[in-house]
Amino acid sequence: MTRHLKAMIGPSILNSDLSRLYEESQKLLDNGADYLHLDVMDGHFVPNLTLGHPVVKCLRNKIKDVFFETHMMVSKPEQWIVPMADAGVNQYTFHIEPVDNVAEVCRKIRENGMKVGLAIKPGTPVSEVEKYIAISDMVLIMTVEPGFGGQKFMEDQMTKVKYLRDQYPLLDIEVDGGVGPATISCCANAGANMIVSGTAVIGAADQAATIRSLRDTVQEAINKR
Ligand SMILES: O=C(CO)[C@H](O)[C@H](O)COP(=O)(O)O
Ligand SMILES: [Co+2]
Repeated sequence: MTRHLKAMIGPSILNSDLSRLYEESQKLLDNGADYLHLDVMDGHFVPNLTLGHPVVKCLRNKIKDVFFETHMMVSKPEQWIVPMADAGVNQYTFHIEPVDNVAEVCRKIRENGMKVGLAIKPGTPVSEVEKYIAISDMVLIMTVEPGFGGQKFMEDQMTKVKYLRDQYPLLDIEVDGGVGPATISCCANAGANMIVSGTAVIGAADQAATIRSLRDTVQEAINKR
């Protein structure tokens, strides 16, 4: 079977009205989101707090058949694998920076039935994550310092995306942070195929048109490659 890369848009609900998490999430899905990117912060790995597995579980009870990715900005990713699997998470994406035994965390994530995503901060060299690509499903190249939505896109991170795309034509590569209509071409041309967009999608006058246009830009770049 030939595998093809697919353009996918996974909005981040971080900057939405979190008192209406379900309604905001459902609206994004009705407007064409391919998956949901749920930002989990522990106030330690990053200087912010968001939501944890009890909230993810409540959302899963209302939204059944949608791919949930949790972006684990936490100091001890191994601690939350079982609770997040139990909450119905499909992909557990964690930062490798604070982890001593990345392979062991990957193994445990799979053992609990989830896909493995590996994330790196802007200051982390791509070589640090490249070592583990064979035991992962996706690499997330952060395009802001993790911790807050609504920050400025860091274009210099595209060298990492380009490098990975050249080396691994079929790898799922995600970008996250400051991505929207103004920066999507940059991400698409560099080779990202999984796009997280928070503020730009949440605040769009026409959410459906924005999501469609982001996906079309990425898919066109994939088709040209
Ligand atoms: O992981 C994140 C921040 O650490 C968020 O996913 C990201 O910032 C998305 O929001 P925006 O598109 O507004 O930058
Ligand atoms: Co994120």
